Amino acid sequence: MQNLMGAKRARDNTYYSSGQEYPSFHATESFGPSEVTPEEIEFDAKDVIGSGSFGTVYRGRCRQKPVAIKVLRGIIDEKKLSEFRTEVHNMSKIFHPNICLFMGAALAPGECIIVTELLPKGNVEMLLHNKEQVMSLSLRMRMARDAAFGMNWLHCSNPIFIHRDLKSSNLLVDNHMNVKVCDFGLSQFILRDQMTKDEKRAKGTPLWMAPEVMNFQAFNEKCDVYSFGIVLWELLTRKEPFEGKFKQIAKFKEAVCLRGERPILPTDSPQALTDLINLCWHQEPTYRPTFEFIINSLHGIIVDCSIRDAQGRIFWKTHYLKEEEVPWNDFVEALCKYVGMRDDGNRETNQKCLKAILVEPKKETVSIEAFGKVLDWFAMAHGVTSVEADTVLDRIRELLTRSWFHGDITTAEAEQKLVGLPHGAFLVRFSSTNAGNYTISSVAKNGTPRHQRVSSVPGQGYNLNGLVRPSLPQIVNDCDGLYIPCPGSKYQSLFASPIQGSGYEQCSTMNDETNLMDQ
Ligand SMILES: Nc1ncnc2c1ncn2[C@@H]1O[C@H](COP(=O)(O)OP(=O)(O)OP(=O)(O)O)[C@@H](O)[C@H]1O
Repeated sequence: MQNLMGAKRARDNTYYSSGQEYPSFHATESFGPSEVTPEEIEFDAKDVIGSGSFGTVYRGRCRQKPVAIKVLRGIIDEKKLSEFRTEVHNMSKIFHPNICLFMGAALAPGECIIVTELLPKGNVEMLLHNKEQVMSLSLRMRMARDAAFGMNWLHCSNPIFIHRDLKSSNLLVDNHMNVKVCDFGLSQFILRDQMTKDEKRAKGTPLWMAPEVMNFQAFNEKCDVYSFGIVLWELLTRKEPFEGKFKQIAKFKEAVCLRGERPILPTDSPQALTDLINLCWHQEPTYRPTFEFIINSLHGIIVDCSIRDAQGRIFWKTHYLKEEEVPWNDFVEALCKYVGMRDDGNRETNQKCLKAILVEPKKETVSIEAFGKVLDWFAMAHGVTSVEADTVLDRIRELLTRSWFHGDITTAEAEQKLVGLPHGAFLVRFSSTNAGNYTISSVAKNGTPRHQRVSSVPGQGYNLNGLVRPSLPQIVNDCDGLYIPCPGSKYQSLFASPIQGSGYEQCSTMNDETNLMDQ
């Protein structure tokens, strides 16, 4: 077995491009990731995850642990072996939760193998281009920030670690949608405040490559910031950079390097995000921000993408700028203080109701996305950009008292609840697909379930097929065919005694054709 950290061990300072010496804090040579033996690596040739220029990646096991196994096969010439060594050496230096964990490597006759942690959701590019994958902009920006955390770690190391092939396919995703940077085959170290140059060929992937790299000019870590700008654009648009516009590399180079052409930014994108992208892919590398700056910008952008209500944004930024999930107790205390909640006897019930729609069952935390959605549902229609307790919280309690209101149930769950109920039975729920909207699910005359969208009209109230009313109960009251509240709303248990006027008698007057036993 050869020594995978190179003929000279990782401590050997000749690896650094400058040749300058750095002290090692390793007390012995035995620290660091393992060299594993090929016998310890198990995988089935059918279990391919994907292939890249390096070789094939398999799902397998190493020392019993499920892992990703990257295998370089075929003719392993000096160049390939040197790239493999670079990747192993570089990966063995970096440890961060947003960097794919290097676990070990092996060299067998005709095979170079790298073992890393397995990221089950694949890469960001695949997810972005899979239209069935639901990914809110808020989530995509959190993914961007994860990548930026990983990149910041690389750029803060001493010497600086430049990735050189940052792109959406080199960002891997775990089961919790956390993102980790991978693929260090082209990476290199440079000294702080120094520049480097490619001698023979520009390394990286052209669509993500900084102009100065494409032009064989001197460059530094800001080339990764350019690539990150393109990744941010991909995360914003879910499209391929330049969308196949360029077929020839010469024309592409001319457009990007000479004319400063960049992927087109959608006009309706959040301003702070387009500003950040424009800074990242700036032609002049010194104008590009550091990853620390990028992370700080993304904190604010994530809040802007998650909460549309202006006051809600201010509240979250003031209290939780860097967090997406906060303890309920902390949140409710901060909210009460922020809005100066009056105690008119409903305070406790209001808080219980807010918790019921904001906090997932069995959890005691509030997520930024849930808070943004609740404000969409309860503030938008009223044209108030406000989290004022007196209005929004009272409105939440008022709606939850209605026995026909079932909240966040799915279409399938709504249909299940309506099975066997007569014509006119109905429930109202949040629309899962359209922010701020509701859906009325009811049993039609022919006994089949019917779903109608109620949209929020800022400043006016709610709109059901042209019927505009200031509140949802008024829509329910004035809409034909909604007579029998569907039982089983989970919110009813919040109220100690049956709510007066919460049921039947609040619904629209039945017309002559209505037959309650219409079964
Ligand atoms: N640790 C891992 N867990 C899960 N999937 C992985 C892991 N490492 C790589 N992959 C997936 O395996 C495939 C091949 O990865 P690889 O890094 O070899 O190539 P690439 O990045 O797609 O291409 P290239 O190296 O040519 O730029 C990609 O789809 C990648 O998402």
